[in-house]
Amino acid sequence: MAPVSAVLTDIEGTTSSIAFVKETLFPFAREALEGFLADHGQEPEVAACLTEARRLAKPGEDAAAALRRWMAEDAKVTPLKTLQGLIWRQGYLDGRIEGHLWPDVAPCLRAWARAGIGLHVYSSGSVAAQKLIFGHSAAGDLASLFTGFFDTTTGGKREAASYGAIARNLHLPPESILFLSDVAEELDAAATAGFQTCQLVREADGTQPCDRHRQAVDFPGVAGLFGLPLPRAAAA
Ligand SMILES: CSCCC(=O)C(=O)COP(=O)(O)O
Ligand SMILES: [Mg+2]
Repeated sequence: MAPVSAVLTDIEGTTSSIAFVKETLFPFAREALEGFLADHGQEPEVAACLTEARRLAKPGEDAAAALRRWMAEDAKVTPLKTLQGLIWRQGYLDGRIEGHLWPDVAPCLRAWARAGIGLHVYSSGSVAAQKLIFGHSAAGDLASLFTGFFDTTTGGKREAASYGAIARNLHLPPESILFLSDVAEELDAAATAGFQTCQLVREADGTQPCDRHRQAVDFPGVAGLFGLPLPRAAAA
């Protein structure tokens, strides 16, 4: 097993609970959508999302209807993910939303960063949304621990080509990167691209364990399996 020089992590189900995403973030965006489009629909970034939503919509479906349908389907469609990030921004800034992280995550991320392990995110949530959840997390502002942020504009998380593109972007051999996720199909795609993989099996999220990949119940468990440093208190 090659030494791990970088960690690429998923968010929902890995660093953060599925319940937070499905019961806080998604409803927040769903309830604010119409008002947000009415207030900001003319702004270039929002208008570009609406144009792309119209292009991807079903025949006869307008952009708002397509966005509502994708929300109901939890479809990882780029214009929806971009708009959700823009809507959540106000909630994070005025304190209505605080990014959930499992308590084991921040101490390990800090220990790994201190040891020179590169930290990167790959989530279906937009890059802006990734920076918000880590920048306004329950454990403080962790966004600066990460250098790489990748979303659906790099490709789908179940496609091996996406992980190849990420390794090239990071200028790292795939086998030196450890990908963390709760979803077996994402881990399969990363392994096909040559990444090391570990499934986070979070009891509270009801993760379905997959024996094609090594498994850990939390980030210290990941550290133990892959020779990464533990936070000082846990290491003592
Ligand atoms: C950036 S937090 C919101 C996550 C999100 O929108 C989502 O669709 C979950 O995607 P993930 O790839 O983190 O499982
Ligand atoms: Mg996930």
